[in-house]
Amino acid sequence: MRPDGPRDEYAGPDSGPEPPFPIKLQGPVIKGFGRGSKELGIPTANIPPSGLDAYPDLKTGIYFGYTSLNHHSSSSSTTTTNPSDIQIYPSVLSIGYNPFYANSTRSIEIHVLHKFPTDFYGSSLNLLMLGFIRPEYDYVSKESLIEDIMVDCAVAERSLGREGWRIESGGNGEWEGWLRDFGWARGLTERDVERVEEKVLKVGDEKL
Ligand SMILES: Cc1cc2nc3c(=O)[nH]c(=O)nc-3n(C[C@H](O)[C@H](O)[C@H](O)COP(=O)(O)O)c2cc1C
Ligand SMILES: Nc1ncnc2c1ncn2[C@@H]1O[C@H](COP(=O)(O)OP(=O)(O)O)[C@@H](O)[C@H]1O
Ligand SMILES: [Mg+2]
Repeated sequence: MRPDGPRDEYAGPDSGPEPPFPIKLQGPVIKGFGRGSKELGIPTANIPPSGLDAYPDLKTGIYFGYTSLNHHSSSSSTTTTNPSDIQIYPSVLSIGYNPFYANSTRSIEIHVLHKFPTDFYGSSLNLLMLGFIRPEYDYVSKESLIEDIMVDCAVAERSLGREGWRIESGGNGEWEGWLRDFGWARGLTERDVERVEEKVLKVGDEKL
């Protein structure tokens, strides 16, 4: 259960991210349980948890960083957008089992700090994780979970506004270069994304 008491205003050291950050994850936006927007009013773009295989020691919890998205219009395959047209957004995310909902599988759920006019399932997503905010907790009510997520959003915005955390200053352009590169998604089709969704669901069934 969430401990009582006030929350820190910032996460991570003032000087900038420290190892093991930045941690880089990428994948297509896949379907989750549909609770983010419907139950909490906080949509989360879920990506396949398989990217975590490269970080076996990463603990579950709430993290923050930057997200970039490559929306695409073609129905058969993703088109690669000009890197300078790709938008980069501050983000907050949860990695784990959502103790409030007692999920049986680990998920990566990213709330992008930007208002989008539509859903973007199937879009390609790059996630640059820069810091850890807190562990995942169970809550006495849905309202208290929502309240804590709102604090996470404020902590992320504030923390990323510091000099060593701004996208322009990061890694001498390396962060931004990586975020704008969607080469990994070239040729990925809708069918490929469906296969990934099926696999994520199947692994869940096996664990039940
Ligand atoms: C910033 C952030 C913090 C979260 N913290 C918690 C948490 O402490 N405990 C928890 O059970 N779920 C937490 N969640 C996960 C929400 O419960 C989750 O996004 C919701 O169940 C939607 O899941 P869905 O994408 O499968 O619909 C958090 C989500 C976000 C974006
Ligand atoms: N600001 C945002 N951050 C993340 N996802 C968003 C945002 N605005 C719209 N979305 C869309 O909302 C979708 C659904 O979120 P959610 O309710 O969590 O359902 P699901 O359980 O399928 O992930 C995301 O996959 C994404 O396409
Ligand atoms: Mg979601």
